[in-house]
Amino acid sequence: MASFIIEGGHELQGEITPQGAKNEALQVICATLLTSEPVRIKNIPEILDVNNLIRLLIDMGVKVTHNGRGDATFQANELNLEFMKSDEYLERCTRLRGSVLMTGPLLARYGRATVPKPGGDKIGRRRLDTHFFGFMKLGAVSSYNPIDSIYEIKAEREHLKGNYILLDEASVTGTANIIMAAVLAEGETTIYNAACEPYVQQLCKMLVRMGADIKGIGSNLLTINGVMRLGGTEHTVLPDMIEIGSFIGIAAMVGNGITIKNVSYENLGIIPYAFKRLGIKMEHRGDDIYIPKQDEYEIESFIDGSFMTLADSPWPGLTPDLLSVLIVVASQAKGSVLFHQKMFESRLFFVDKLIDMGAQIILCDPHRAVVVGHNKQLQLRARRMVSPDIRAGIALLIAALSADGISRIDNVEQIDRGYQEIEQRLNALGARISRQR
Ligand SMILES: CC(=O)N[C@H]1[C@@H](OP(=O)(O)OP(=O)(O)OC[C@H]2O[C@@H](n3ccc(=O)[nH]c3=O)[C@H](O)[C@@H]2O)O[C@H](CO)[C@@H](O)[C@@H]1O
Ligand SMILES: C=C(OP(=O)(O)O)C(=O)O
Repeated sequence: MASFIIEGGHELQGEITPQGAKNEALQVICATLLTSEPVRIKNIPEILDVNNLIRLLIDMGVKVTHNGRGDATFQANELNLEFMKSDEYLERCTRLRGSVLMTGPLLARYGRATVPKPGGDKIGRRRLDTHFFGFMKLGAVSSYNPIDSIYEIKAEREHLKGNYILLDEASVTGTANIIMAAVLAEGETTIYNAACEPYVQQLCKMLVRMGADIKGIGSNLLTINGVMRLGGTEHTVLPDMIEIGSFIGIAAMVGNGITIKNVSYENLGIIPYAFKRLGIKMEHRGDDIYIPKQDEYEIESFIDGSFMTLADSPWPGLTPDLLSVLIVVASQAKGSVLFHQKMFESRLFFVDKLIDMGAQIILCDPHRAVVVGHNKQLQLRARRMVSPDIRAGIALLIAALSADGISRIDNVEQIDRGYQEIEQRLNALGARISRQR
């Protein structure tokens, strides 16, 4: 287990470029299983989850050629499906959430898949019903073994068959999985209440370049006409919007002028607005965001003067993955705000650690926390902490950067799951973070 030792209280300044998006990379890399032809993907983040997924594909027989940093070609022309029965496969799938995204492509192309309960953040119940409901509508049957937590799924006929699918919730990985199954199904599939975030749009655009017929991209109503086969393509992953949000948070808390380069602003949706509601000033320059030093920032109230609430919701609403960062930023704002984490039931527990550092937060219940900002009048205290999940981990790192003294964060592998060489990149801006193994 590795740790970060953070000497807090130093200002950060300069330019930083976001990595490729973790959650898009996991989808598009799995989509390479849909064709026997080469698919080249650029701007792949070199983070633990993505590296683990690529290793899984290699062990399954996918040929992966590295063309340079973050640039690889995948060719799934000879797969060893027996590997799916090995203990090694089962164990390795449980290390990341993204492993579940292999199900749709394997089902579409080979008519079967074995899916151990995937890993990922332990942030509440993370059911897969939406995925399996969709697969069943396309003509697959599934079984679940609760002892080993393994799902088996297979197509009832040689090909899946298109259908009308109304999702019970706009699940991100669920939508991606069903799309990847439907593109090779016979006939028309309609997915209503589909997740429509930029990463799902990117997946659809890549599939269209591979020969798929998908209409409604960017909306919650997708119409897919199945094709017999897909071919190769090239694809570039978007910058990671959660990392961009995390950098905005860092700039607000400890920045002395930070430029976040090439953010793909049109794909950030409501994220900059959420920070602006906390009073953070930023300038949109070309495709960069510049965040000047904030001596203070004041939380807005609603138009009628009532108390600010920030809540997550499916895209184009506010992503749940940024609430932890927004909470830590609010702890140093002027004013108060209620955070409502609607999607996950265990994601707010990390606020205990912020409270221990001196933040004024009332955890009302597992879903809601009220933050009463210090207005930068009271510096957080350095502490020893453990990173419970990726986003709580980065929020604690931001808190530690602003704290008085030396903090230690254990289990930073959680942060490594989603942030590439984070200590080197922040140290280049003036942070003092060292890694201990
Ligand atoms: C690998 C990956 O891409 N992971 C992301 C993906 O996870 P993932 O695809 O696993 O998350 P889902 O979209 O399935 O659902 C997330 C949670 O939100 C709840 N829910 C979802 C939709 C809805 O309309 N109402 C609702 O309450 C679900 O019950 C679940 O508890 O999307 C999540 C939601 O943006 C992000 O936190 C994860 O980072
Ligand atoms: C919850 C997250 O990731 P995962 O779904 O991979 O656990 C996240 O990226 O914030």
